[in-house]
Amino acid sequence: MIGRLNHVGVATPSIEASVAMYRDLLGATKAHTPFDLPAQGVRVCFVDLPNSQVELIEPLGDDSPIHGFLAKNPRGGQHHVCFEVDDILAARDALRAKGATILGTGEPRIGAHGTPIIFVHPKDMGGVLVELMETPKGEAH
Ligand SMILES: CC[C@H](C(=O)O)C(=O)SCCNC(=O)CCNC(=O)[C@H](O)C(C)(C)COP(=O)(O)OP(=O)(O)OC[C@H]1O[C@@H](n2cnc3c(N)ncnc32)[C@H](O)[C@@H]1OP(=O)(O)O
Ligand SMILES: [Co+2]
Repeated sequence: MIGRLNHVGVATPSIEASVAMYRDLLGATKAHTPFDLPAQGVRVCFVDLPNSQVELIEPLGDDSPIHGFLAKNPRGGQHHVCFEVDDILAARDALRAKGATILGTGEPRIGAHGTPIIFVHPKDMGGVLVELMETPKGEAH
């Protein structure tokens, strides 16, 4: 089931400040243009790495799912990890069959890369919020 690490999600109060920090401290110069995902309650900015990405996420709207996280971690922090899977529905059903809780309605939603995603509750993943993302067609790894 589990595929590539697609990205590490980092919640931040300021994408602009975080892009500068990754650039100035770590030399991460390939930051994409930030964009809003209103349906997911976040503003997103991908920073390219040689073998993956950092996904910087800022709250968007009053109902953003990361308000609670930033209230506990005002300077931001590592929020989730995203792994790719070939078939998001098969992955969801397999996880449910093993007793894991899929967040929200359990129906995949379209994520920041334009493909279906789900989230597994941290309580089922050793305290780590895990996002699963269906590998974009034609990109099987
Ligand atoms: C989708 C666009 C983009 C993409 O890649 O495509 C993104 O990844 S956007 C990412 C933002 N969206 C989400 O995170 C959606 C799924 N997340 C949620 O539904 C919530 O954040 C949830 C349920 C994980 C936590 O909600 P909330 O913080 O409001 O609830 P609690 O404070 O009650 O937390 C419950 C329990 O979970 C622990 N927790 C919360 N956040 C995290 C986290 N990021 N990593 C690990 N654990 C987390 C929290 O400590 C509580 O634990 P407990 O032992 O009960 O105290
Ligand atoms: Co993500």
